Amino acid sequence: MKKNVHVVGAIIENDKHEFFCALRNPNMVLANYLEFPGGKIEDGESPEQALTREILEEFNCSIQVGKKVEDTIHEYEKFIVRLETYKASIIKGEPVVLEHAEIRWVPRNQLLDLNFAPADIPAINKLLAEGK
Ligand SMILES: Nc1nc2c([nH]c(=O)n2[C@H]2C[C@H](O)[C@@H](COP(=O)(O)OP(=O)(O)OP(=O)(O)O)O2)c(=O)[nH]1
Repeated sequence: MKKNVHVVGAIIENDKHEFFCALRNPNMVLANYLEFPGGKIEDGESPEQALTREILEEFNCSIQVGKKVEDTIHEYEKFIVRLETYKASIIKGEPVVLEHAEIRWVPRNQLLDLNFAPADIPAINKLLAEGK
């Protein structure tokens, strides 16, 4: 049976209307895909707590979590992910690359052209619809 993972991702927009995207490392699962920063929810955590912890651990900055954007289940070849995405804003610090290959700030109209993890596409479609 495929493993299930429950993951949260932050949708962070800067004042130039670009979105915070992180490029996964070649040695990570889903190597070289872009993703919204975040990670797995641990036992006993709320999605908001998990997201705040992950962004601090992986990018050394503090966020405030806002409204939920999307809640999707996507079946990959080896596992099934439930990805919940939330709007968020950085309230302390500047993101630093600690575990990813790089950080990119991407304008809304370029999101769909990039190599995003397939589970993220419904959230991206919501962002595109919002921008119309
Ligand atoms: N963070 C994040 N993960 C995503 C997205 N889309 C997507 O399919 N995923 C997948 C990639 C991974 O298989 C999984 C997240 O796991 P991870 O390994 O990055 O999370 P983690 O930081 O908790 O990792 P670990 O401690 O278990 O190593 O969800 C997304 O937008 N953001």
